[in-house]
Amino acid sequence: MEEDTDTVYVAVGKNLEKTRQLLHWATHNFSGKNICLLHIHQPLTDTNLSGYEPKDTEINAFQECGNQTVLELLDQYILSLVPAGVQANKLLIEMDDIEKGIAKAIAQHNIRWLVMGAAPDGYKLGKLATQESEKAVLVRKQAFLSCNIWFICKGNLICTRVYSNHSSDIETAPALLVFNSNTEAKQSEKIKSESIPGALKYIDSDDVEEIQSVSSQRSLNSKWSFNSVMDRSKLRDFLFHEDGKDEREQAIKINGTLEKMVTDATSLKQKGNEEVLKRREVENSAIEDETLESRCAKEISRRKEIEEKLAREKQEVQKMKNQQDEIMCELKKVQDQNSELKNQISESQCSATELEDKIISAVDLLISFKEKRDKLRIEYANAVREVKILRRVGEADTAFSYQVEFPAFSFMEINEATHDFDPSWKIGEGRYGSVYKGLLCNMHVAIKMLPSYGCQSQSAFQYQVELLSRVRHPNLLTLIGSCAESRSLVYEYLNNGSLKSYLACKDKNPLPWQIRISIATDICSALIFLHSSEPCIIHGNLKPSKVLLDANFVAKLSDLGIPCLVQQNVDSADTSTISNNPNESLAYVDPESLVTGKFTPESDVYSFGVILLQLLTGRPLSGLVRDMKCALEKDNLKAVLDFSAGEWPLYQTKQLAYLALRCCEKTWLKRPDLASEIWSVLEPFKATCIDTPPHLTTKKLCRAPSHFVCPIVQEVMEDPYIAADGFTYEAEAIRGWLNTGHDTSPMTNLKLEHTNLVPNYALHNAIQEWQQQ
Ligand SMILES: Nc1ncnc2c1ncn2[C@@H]1O[C@H](COP(=O)(O)OP(=O)(O)OP(=O)(O)O)[C@@H](O)[C@H]1O
Repeated sequence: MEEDTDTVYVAVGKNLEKTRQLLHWATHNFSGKNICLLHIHQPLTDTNLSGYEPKDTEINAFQECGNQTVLELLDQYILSLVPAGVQANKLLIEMDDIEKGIAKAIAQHNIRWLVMGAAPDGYKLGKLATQESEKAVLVRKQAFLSCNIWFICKGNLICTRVYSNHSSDIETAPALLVFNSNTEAKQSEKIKSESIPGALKYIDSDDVEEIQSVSSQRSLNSKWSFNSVMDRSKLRDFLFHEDGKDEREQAIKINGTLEKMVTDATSLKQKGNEEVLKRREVENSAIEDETLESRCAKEISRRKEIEEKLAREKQEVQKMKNQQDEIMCELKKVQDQNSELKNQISESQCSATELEDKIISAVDLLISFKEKRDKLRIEYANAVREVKILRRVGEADTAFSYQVEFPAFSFMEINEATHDFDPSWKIGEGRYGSVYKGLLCNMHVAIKMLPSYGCQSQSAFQYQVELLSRVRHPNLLTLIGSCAESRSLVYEYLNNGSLKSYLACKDKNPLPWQIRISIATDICSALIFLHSSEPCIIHGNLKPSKVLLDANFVAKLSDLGIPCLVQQNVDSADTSTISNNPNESLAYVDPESLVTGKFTPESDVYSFGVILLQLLTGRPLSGLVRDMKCALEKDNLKAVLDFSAGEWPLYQTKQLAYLALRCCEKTWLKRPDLASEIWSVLEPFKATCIDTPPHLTTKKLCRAPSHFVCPIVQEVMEDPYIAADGFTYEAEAIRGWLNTGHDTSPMTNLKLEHTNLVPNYALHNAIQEWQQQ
């Protein structure tokens, strides 16, 4: 094998600090050389363990662990050199004996340079020869030829030894250990030892412990012992084969010394054993520590991994939380929108309901406008007729000789219409005569037969009647003809009779408050018209029996001007006797008029007040004013109101009640004005009736639309037909009208272009639908 002159071998142990110092010295002094760490590993054997006999498996495990630990340690040493820019190799020799191991390494690897700790290696290496075979010695000797060894202690060179061929005698000349605490002397001896290979080895007191430890370990390993160094038999030979006495004494002395040394060696051996045990414990604990460290490191890395994983999980959770928050926000927004939409829907529903109500009221308004339109048409027709009459009157030479178109019926016609004044056709009787229902020109009429007494001529009567017939108002009973011969007056027939009959049987057939207000408004309207006429017309006999109701419960005042026709022939005494119920009639008469005998517009206001109180309370006349006063004073209007009429709107009703009381004031000056005070309350009150239509229990009380009513017979049509004038009539009525020779319109009195009739199916269906409601 060639000499490796480029590699410096450093013999390292397990002591970190000392190894560090060795390596530092080696790298510092052999820069540029390759470094190789040499470690002699002592495997565990049964001879290492005094007294303890471990199992093979335990030994194997321990050895494995030890090998691994040593390799790791060497790696650590190599790593510690890396910062200094030194790359090192390792050489591990397994040997029970360190010296043998080193020798083996030097021999096998032809080591040229070796740095090692300051131990008496010269001795160790010399001792080696006694243990080896002849052949091995030769090899070793060859190997030692060029090996230079540097002994280092605490980073300082203690000595160097160079082994050459001639130094083979070192095997037989054991080296001596010299302990010297004097550093200077040590240094000087160092220099000496460098020049004399295999001579002295100086170790300072700090190394004593290590040396002891090493020596005791050697003792334990049974590879080195004092007994083997100094053979007792040889000594004895030496002592007793000498002939001199002095020598014997000296020998005895030496023997004593040796005995003492043996004792010391024994105790040293024991100490060494203990030390070895301690060391093993330390090594074991170190191994455990290292195992623990590696576990710890693994644990730490695992922990780190888990922490990283946890951090990732946390991030995920946070992300999910954020997403959840976003979703919750979205959800809240959607919920808000939902509630907003719900509010909008409910608002829309409310406004839809309002609109529906408005449509209904608009329809009602339309119907009322149509009614008004129809009335105006009738008024227009009447006006046209009156104009014609007036023209003819103007053309006449004398007041009584002119021919007018005002229908004048013969007695025969009246007789025929009343079926010879059949009592079953009689509908009432008052102080001015009997009233019959009749059928004239296919039209239902009411014929009032005035008393025949008096000296008024027929023409004067006719003239008077014609004057009366000119007074026309929707709320005045229309005078449609007369019979001077029989002194009878022909009126339109109103099939709902008088207000009196409704008040009399209010429990049976109560009028709703809406119709009562409408009736009061109609009366007020008629009175305003009469009082504002020129000259002023006073009814003078206003009471419920004079308030007649048509098919639509439109109130019309009857008997206007009758007293004028009969007044001059009937005194007051007679009048009272003729009257059906004088006390009752007197209740409506203005007290002032009773005293003075004169009637004024305020007299009508008084009568109207009493009727109003009756409409509100439905009570009998006696104590009526007193009861209402009392109720209003106690602010307890409900106590006197007639609730068979329904739920009165209290505020407006109270207003009306106060007005009614004022109308009934005994002094006419205290009574309210019809136009400015009463009408202003009644008209808006009537308007509210449209908004709250009455809940009618019978069809009879239900006001039919005016266009459902035939203008001739004043009844809801069953078979409506359109005539040439554009108006619709009940088929039977219009045919009767035309069959009796009329070629004019019953409504306009104008000549009809033709007499053809066309069925009005649309109206027929509408009437049927209304009737089925
Ligand atoms: N045009 C008419 N249509 C329907 N019924 C009528 C008509 N005219 C009168 N009547 C009925 O005839 C009844 C008699 O009326 P009339 O005016 O002759 O007497 P009165 O008013 O009862 O009493 P008085 O005239 O003595 O005060 C009325 O109550 C009413 O029911």
